[in-house]
Amino acid sequence: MRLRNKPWAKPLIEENPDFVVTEPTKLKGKWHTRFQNNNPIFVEIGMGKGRFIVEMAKKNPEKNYIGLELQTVAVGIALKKQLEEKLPNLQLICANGSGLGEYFEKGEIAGIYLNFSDPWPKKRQTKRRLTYKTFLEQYKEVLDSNGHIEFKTDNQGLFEYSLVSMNNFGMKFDGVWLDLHSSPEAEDNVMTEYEEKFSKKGQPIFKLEAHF
Ligand SMILES: C[S@@+](CC[C@H](N)C(=O)[O-])C[C@H]1O[C@@H](n2cnc3c(N)ncnc32)[C@H](O)[C@@H]1O
Repeated sequence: MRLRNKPWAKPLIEENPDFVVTEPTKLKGKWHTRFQNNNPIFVEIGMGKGRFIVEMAKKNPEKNYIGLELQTVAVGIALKKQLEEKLPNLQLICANGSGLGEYFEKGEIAGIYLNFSDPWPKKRQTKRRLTYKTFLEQYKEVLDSNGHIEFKTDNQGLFEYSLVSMNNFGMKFDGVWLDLHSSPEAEDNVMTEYEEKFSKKGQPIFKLEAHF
């Protein structure tokens, strides 16, 4: 997803350091202090415009949430949502998910969400997929002993690739859904922007939950 430049996004981020972290390495091991509580921390990598992470933070005030996103414009759009809500249990990070191990201490995170991650379909792009083994290595490092990953996508190729990649890594599956919206879990499901767009087109939504 490439978003058109929004000149207001960068200044808005710079004006709101209480909500957006641009140098997450400085908070490694200090995220609970930042939230001023010891509640579990859940991270969405590639949050896009932030609908999912904002809704999750609203729905579960007893949990902390971090939305991480590479694109400044997308972070700016998510920040606008957060500025309307001012949720104390939500922080945003503008950075690349490939540096996760530098942003979080071992075991600092309770869960990771990967929602509608870019599929990078060409073979030479495999290493960019958020379920490639180098990403899994970092997830394993930062997740606590009960930590888990939840992954949703409309892309069957990426879903199948991710099942194989996680299985080869020795991960255990807690649930696999081939049509999430037709399952009982749909009731508690919080939709992302992409999820709404693709499900409206009639595409099934795939989901998996797994742990190391
Ligand atoms: C297809 S969009 C999905 C956005 C949102 N999760 C949703 O479901 O509506 C994928 C997002 O992941 C972001 N992204 C891709 N690779 C990333 C990485 N390595 N680190 C952080 N964000 C990444 C992209 O910039 C894009 O905003």
